[in-house]
Amino acid sequence: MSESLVEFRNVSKHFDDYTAVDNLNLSIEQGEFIALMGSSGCGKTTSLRMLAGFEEPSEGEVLLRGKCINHLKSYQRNTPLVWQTLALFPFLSVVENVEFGLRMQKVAKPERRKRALKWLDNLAIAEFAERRVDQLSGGQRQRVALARTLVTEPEILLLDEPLSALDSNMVVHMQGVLTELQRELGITFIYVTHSQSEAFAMADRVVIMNEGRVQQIGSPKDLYQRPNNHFVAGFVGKNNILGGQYKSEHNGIWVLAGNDGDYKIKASEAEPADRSAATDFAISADRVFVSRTVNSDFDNQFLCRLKGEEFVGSAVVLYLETESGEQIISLVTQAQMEVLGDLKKGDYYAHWQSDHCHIIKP
Ligand SMILES: Nc1ncnc2c1ncn2[C@@H]1O[C@H](COP(=O)(O)OP(=O)(O)OP(=O)(O)O)[C@@H](O)[C@H]1O
Repeated sequence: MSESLVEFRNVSKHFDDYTAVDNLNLSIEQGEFIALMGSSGCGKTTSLRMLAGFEEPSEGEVLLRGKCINHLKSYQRNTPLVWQTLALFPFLSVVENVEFGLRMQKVAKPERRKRALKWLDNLAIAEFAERRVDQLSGGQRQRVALARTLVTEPEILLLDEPLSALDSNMVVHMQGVLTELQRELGITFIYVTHSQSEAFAMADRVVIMNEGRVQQIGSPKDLYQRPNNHFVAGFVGKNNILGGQYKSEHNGIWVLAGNDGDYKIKASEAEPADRSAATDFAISADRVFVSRTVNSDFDNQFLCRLKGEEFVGSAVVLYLETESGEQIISLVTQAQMEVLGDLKKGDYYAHWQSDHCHIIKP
């Protein structure tokens, strides 16, 4: 088996009696774009710092091309690992800041100026080339810092919330720029963010962490369609989590006794070993449809009442309640809303297909 570029093998990090990272196992391949995602304090930055050599693991091994680098200092890892930092030299101009890494690599002046200007152009900040960095906004500085790192074309780039100071339009622009660059240059990106939209828009694989532990690793599509536990189902997208007691199986469809009647779900590879225990499943809000009448095309349908609506751009989130008081959310487009009419009047049905339900671990 070929070895991974980077591997965390049973890595934990304790600060006194607090466990910041708990038994992290992750292999990263050459050229991958990996995002570590999770809420504040879940151990993302600590994991990145262990890879960069700023923290030593308490247990386990960090490997670079199969060799343990636990005891290598950060400066000994600097090639090929580069940590993107926001710190810029205030006494240098923007272009001089971007040239700095190349100067350290002894690249001749005309060549380094040419490369620096190209990166300023790539990041849409060429017009500020001669300005001092203290004359820039926070977002402009963040782009200079990125240009300064990318100009050296490192093999592995470690990025910790690199777009956090940008406004939402610029974040979308920069996501496009970063993904394109990453594919073009084949740099391995390890990217820390708490933002689901950033992680899902750019990464090949996303590592979802909570309280120091990996919850799930997968492509954005996998995580979205097949969350494997309650935490991921609650964290990614908009999921309904429902459950019931196993009753029977017919042609790969399980019947669960729920509070409002039977749920039908497609049994998947994630089938729990114990059928006698209650089974929970996730159904994404955009797979829950709403109509005035029963629709026999769907194998799950429940009578509902509207409890609230939330407008999110061109879509509407409907907060529904079944007869037993079960909460269900449905994401519908404005166009579908127009067909449905005034939902405050009368009853209607929420329905979904068994094969869009995904069993989640207890
Ligand atoms: N040097 C340290 N000493 C003690 N505790 C630490 C230290 N560094 C981090 N921690 C703790 O470890 C936990 C994980 O921190 P980490 O910075 O990895 O989180 P994070 O997921 O990157 O969060 P954020 O998104 O807020 O940056 C936090 O509870 C933090 O307070």
